[in-house]
Amino acid sequence: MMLPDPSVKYRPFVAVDLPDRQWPNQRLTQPPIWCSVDMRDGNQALIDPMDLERKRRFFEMLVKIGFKEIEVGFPSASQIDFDYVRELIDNDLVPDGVSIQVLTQARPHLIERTFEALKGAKKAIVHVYNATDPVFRRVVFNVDKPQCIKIATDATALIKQRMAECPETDWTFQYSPELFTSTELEFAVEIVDAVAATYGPTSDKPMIVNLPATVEIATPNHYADQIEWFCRHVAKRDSLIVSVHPHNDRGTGVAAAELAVMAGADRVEGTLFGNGERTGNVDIVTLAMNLYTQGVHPQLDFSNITPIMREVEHCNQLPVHPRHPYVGDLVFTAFSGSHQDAIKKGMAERRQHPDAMWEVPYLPIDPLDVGRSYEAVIRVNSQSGKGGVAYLLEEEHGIELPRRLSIEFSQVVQEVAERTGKEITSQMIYQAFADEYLDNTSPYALVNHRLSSEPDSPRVHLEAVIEERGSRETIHGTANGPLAAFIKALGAHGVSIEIIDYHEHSRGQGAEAEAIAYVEVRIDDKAVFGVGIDESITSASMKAVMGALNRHLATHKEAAPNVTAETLK
Ligand SMILES: CC(=O)SCCNC(=O)CCNC(=O)[C@H](O)C(C)(C)COP(=O)(O)OP(=O)(O)OC[C@H]1O[C@@H](n2cnc3c(N)ncnc32)[C@H](O)[C@@H]1OP(=O)(O)O
Ligand SMILES: CC(C)C(=O)C(=O)O
Repeated sequence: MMLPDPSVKYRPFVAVDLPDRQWPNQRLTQPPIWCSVDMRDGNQALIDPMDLERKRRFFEMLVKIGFKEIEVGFPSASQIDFDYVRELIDNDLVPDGVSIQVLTQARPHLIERTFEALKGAKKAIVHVYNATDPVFRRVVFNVDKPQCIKIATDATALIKQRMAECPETDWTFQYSPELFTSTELEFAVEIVDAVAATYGPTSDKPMIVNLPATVEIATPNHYADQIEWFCRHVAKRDSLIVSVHPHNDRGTGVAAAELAVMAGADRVEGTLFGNGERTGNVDIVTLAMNLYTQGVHPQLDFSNITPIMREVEHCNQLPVHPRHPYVGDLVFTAFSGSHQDAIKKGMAERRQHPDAMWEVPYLPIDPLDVGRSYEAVIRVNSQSGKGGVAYLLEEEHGIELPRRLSIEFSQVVQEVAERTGKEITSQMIYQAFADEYLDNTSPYALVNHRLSSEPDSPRVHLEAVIEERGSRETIHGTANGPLAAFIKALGAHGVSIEIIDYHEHSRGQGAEAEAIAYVEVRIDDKAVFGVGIDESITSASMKAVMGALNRHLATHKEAAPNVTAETLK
């Protein structure tokens, strides 16, 4: 039996007739006016709305970030919102230059209560809305268009009158035709023109017209078309601040806001990390950081993003997704090998040219710009390669593996990652490294050594005491350097070792400094690596040889099993 096609119950959006649309040619070159609606639209969508303590913390944070317009609540709807607005005003907690904004329905008793809440405010935005969408007009309000306009203009007239009675406050008026996106465009313009005619904004004292995508219904280009069409047709454009208020029902709230600003909007209402009704309001952090990556300062301070994210999580009692753009716990983290390799090389180049433009592969911004550190960038699991392992050993433990050893060791880590199925921390990597290369002290161990040189000769004589299967032996060798002398001494003792490759470097500074030596040796026709760490470079190199010998005896491991000569080049 064929199931009915459920998609037939949905209507596609009708394109705006705007063949000469200009917005696609625009670029974002300055930030819009930002308004945070976290404490109203965000708050009304919370499982547990904010109490006074959480509201206080949120407001203080928004001010610190640099918001100049903050919708602090719906004071006629809830006692907490009312009390909080009073607290802000009575205790003079709103810094100069910051406007508090409050929302009210277009109903007289709610408007009166709103003005009670705002009495004595220094600077306030009164935001009134009514639903203009045809479905709401029919289903929710049962009004025709003129009646709908009357709801808006009556409310506007009352608000204007109350504002005039309190001239001590620097008032701004804001009107939202709710569900602008599904209101007929001609009607949206008609009702806004009527509201503006009632209020009487001027270019010196404009009003805000907020055009909400209360529910996102179409692709973002459609919203941009609607905004451009509206801006071209509305009567008093130069006396209006056109604001957008995108929600995220289709997951394109950020794109919708950006295109709407390109289409002429001056102001954006949204929330931090996109909390809000249903799928949320547009995320202002992403919008701001998107501007930042285009070389435009957003005029909001997200230079230390993690404490902001934690504070928002506390206030909203909702987690921020670990993959949230720019801020999630995992966004500056690469697990996969080829990404790690490219980041490591990009970071190395950056260290050489710290003032160049940001061009590190896979990282759209410098993690330092949002207070993140490089260490978090590379993490290791079974998807990782040698680059990530080598990066963590180098950055966090000062161990700079030679390339061939790094190939071998990454297989040790891969085996642990696959066995555990978990992330391997840098501490675990170091432990695996120590188990594999540093703790190999039996059956052979170096006890001590003494070097002497022949007068007028580059040759050195080495006398070393080694432990061999529990008993001590003294061995002697002479050669052009201490390591060669040690190899000679071992050979004379019946242990035949040939050095294939050798690297050394120091780790740490001053009295704490130590030397690390890496050898690749051939024993019984097998290549094997050893690593030694000691205060003296000679002892480190001899320990490295002993380590290689012990590893060989224990496992007969090759230098790089399963690795072809080609990959080792
Ligand atoms: C898209 C948005 O986010 S808009 C903001 C939404 N936020 C909230 O609603 C949060 C707080 N709201 C509330 O606490 C309450 O809804 C209140 C206090 C505002 C109103 O409460 P009540 O008077 O009990 O009404 P209720 O909650 O049932 O809302 C429906 C009523 O509001 C009317 N209404 C809804 N919006 C508007 C509006 N913008 N202008 C005029 N009337 C409106 C409806 O017609 C309906 O009236 P009716 O009861 O006469 O039919
Ligand atoms: C009140 C309005 C602006 C609103 O929150 C919406 O339409 O989403």
